[in-house]
Amino acid sequence: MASPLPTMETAHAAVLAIGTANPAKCVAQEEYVDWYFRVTKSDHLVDLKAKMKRMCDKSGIRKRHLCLTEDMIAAHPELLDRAAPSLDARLGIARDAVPELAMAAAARAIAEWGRPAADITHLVVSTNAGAHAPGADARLAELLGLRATVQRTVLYMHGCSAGCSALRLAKDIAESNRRARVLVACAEVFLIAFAAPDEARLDALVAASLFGDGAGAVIVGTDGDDDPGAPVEHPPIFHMLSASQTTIAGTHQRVSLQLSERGLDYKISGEVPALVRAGIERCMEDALAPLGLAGGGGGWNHLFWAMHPGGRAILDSYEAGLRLEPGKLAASRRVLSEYGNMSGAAIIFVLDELRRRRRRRDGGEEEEEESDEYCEWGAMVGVGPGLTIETMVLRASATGGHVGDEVKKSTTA
Ligand SMILES: CC(=O)CC(=O)SCCNC(=O)CCNC(=O)[C@H](O)C(C)(C)COP(=O)(O)OP(=O)(O)OC[C@H]1O[C@@H](n2cnc3c(N)ncnc32)[C@H](O)[C@@H]1OP(=O)(O)O
Repeated sequence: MASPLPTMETAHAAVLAIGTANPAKCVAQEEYVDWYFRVTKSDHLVDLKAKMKRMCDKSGIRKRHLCLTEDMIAAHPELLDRAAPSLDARLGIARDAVPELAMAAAARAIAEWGRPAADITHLVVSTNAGAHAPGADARLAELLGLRATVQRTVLYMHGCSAGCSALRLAKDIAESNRRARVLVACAEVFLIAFAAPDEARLDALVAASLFGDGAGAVIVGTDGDDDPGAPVEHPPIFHMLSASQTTIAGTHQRVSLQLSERGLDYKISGEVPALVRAGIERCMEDALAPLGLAGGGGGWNHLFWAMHPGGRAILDSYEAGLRLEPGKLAASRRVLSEYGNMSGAAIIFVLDELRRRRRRRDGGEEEEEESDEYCEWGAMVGVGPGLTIETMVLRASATGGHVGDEVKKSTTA
């Protein structure tokens, strides 16, 4: 290691609690292609269906949850017709679905946090399924009974890196506002982009093969000097050391999102896995070298990794580009397997999965093959439109944010 590890003298923001939620409807991957072609009335596209089956077979996804129902499609046939305007219908469904899903995740995060919802000072909401004002942030604040003075920010259309962007923003807010407690809620519903399969749009078929719905919520605050008067709350789970964003030059058309009267159009180039593989090490060098945590010739196995599960090929690219040992991305692969790519929300599921594995280890229930993921230092990574790579250096708390059911007094900076 090039220089000493950073000290924790500065009051860094920390993840204090995590909650996740998914819609009740769950589709197994082996049934998904049949379901998708049936509900979109596309069974006659035999070759395209076979291609999607090949994509799904190699996706590493076991099942996914979806808000979209056949009743919704029956009520809005324009969702299947690329020639018909459907944005109003999509936004109309998302107007309720996004805040409700976000609320389910946020309620779990707040319950774990242990303080009343009224103690939340800031709210950051991200979704790719919204173009409303007042939007999902205002509705979520209402549903949770947050104070009228809560400072709200909504991030629309940050793609798959939306969760990382929201956490970066929450870190900045927490570190510059004494006693701030920031609720981050990321909720995604693929119905904003759902469309019938089209031979001319194979990247849309890739998106339909991978995406699922879910919401993740996190409470962020700083953990500073002891203050006997501070409210009791859940101890830090991950300290947030530094955050960075890099746009890879010349890649701005490789992943893009376009809102039109047909809904949200994802463009995902087949070059994305190779671009990620080529660019990730330099990006991590830049993020980690200032903290003395850079890798070197032996790779990056001295860290734990919270990678956004954008697709199996993306996770393979991270693994190859950083020369990671098998098992280092087990948390991301599990989230991909159980939920698909939940776009911005997925990274919060990965943080939750990582801390769950650490708890099991602390409780004596060793994971089968993944003992090396219990490093103290790690990084969160997400790729979004741009091509933009968001990173955050994390330090897992010594207790994994869990000392039995104990809570401790945690103060702000
Ligand atoms: C939205 C955001 O902001 C950020 C994001 O996260 S974007 C989403 C990021 N995800 C991706 O880029 C997709 C990652 N891709 C994958 O995980 C894999 O390619 C996959 C699971 C889709 C397929 O697995 P694979 O190992 O590549 O299998 P492979 O046999 O090569 O491909 C299967 C078929 O899919 C096709 N395919 C794969 N990627 C494709 C792409 N991007 N566009 C069109 N077709 C594609 C292949 O051509 C192949 O077709 P045939 O069987 O007819 O030859």
